[in-house]
Amino acid sequence: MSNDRILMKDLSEGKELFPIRVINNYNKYLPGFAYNIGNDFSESVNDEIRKENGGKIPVKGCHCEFDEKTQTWCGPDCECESRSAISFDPKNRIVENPLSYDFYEEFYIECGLHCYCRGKCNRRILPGPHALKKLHLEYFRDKGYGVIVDQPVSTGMPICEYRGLVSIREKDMLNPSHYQEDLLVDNKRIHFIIDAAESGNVSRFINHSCAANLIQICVYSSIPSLRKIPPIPRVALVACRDIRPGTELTFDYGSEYFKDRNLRCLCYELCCFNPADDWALKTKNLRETQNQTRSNKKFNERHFDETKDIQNVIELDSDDDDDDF
Ligand SMILES: C[S@@+](CC[C@H](N)C(=O)[O-])C[C@H]1O[C@@H](n2cnc3c(N)ncnc32)[C@H](O)[C@@H]1O
Repeated sequence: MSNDRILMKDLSEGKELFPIRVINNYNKYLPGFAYNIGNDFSESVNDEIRKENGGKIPVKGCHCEFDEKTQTWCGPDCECESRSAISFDPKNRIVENPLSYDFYEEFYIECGLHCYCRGKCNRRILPGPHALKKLHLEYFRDKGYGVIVDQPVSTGMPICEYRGLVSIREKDMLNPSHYQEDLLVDNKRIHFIIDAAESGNVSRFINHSCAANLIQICVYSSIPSLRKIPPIPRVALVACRDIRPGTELTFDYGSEYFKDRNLRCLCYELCCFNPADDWALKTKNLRETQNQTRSNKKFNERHFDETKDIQNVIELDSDDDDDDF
């Protein structure tokens, strides 16, 4: 029986498929924010859409027909697939070379209801309105809350979407929030922000690491067209390593994050780019890291059925997820 102090049985208060426990063995601090399984849109985003598109959100999909021979929808010629920077196979959950994907330059286009396939091809990377199956929040003395995964996750698995208030960044915006994702899209013409300070989901608690186990993928639910503003980007968090239960989930906030907020990074990885003063004392050694990677892979191979469960949640979600732009 664990002695962990549970401050909340479910952070999402029933909004996610599975409860997210909040564990804090140090104090009684509870985060104040609205748990939201969708995105909110600021006036700046609505204005931009109104200005350029007469109030309509532009959506353009693929023209793939069902292939009777292979019993599949979208193949390599799918327009959504061929305009995407990475390939995602919904069955094998493979994102090719996940570590070489550039979040600030590249994107992935999901198929959806506006495509001929109506999204039946399952080329989906955003895990619907619900988060991954087994997660909990845990308080760390130095970094505040973080997210721990309670089941095995294999490389390429989408975990959750970074949700929050979507707006367009003003040029001279000061004091960026600690929960802000920056997306520079359409050749850096538009600078979108997703800010989870006031409302968001479990992903707002995922801490940074310079050797992260998740990558962010910029996802469009429509093919961008040259004349109109780009589709509003969304952010999928996808595993870029095999992850064992009990591990903290992390992604790379980008080199500007710590500089802009005058913070030091406390990941204590060998490759840390903004190390704290006690880095040399606490840093992880290379052999430890390599052994960990190998043992995670072996562990996940032994527990493959459990890792598959996560994909089932994604497929179940995508049946009723049509917030489609
Ligand atoms: C998006 S929030 C993550 C959740 C946060 N720990 C909480 O309790 O709400 C980002 C903030 O967490 C802390 N943080 C996350 N990763 C960190 C790291 N590697 N080093 C130091 N602080 C970190 C910083 O205060 C940062 O501004």
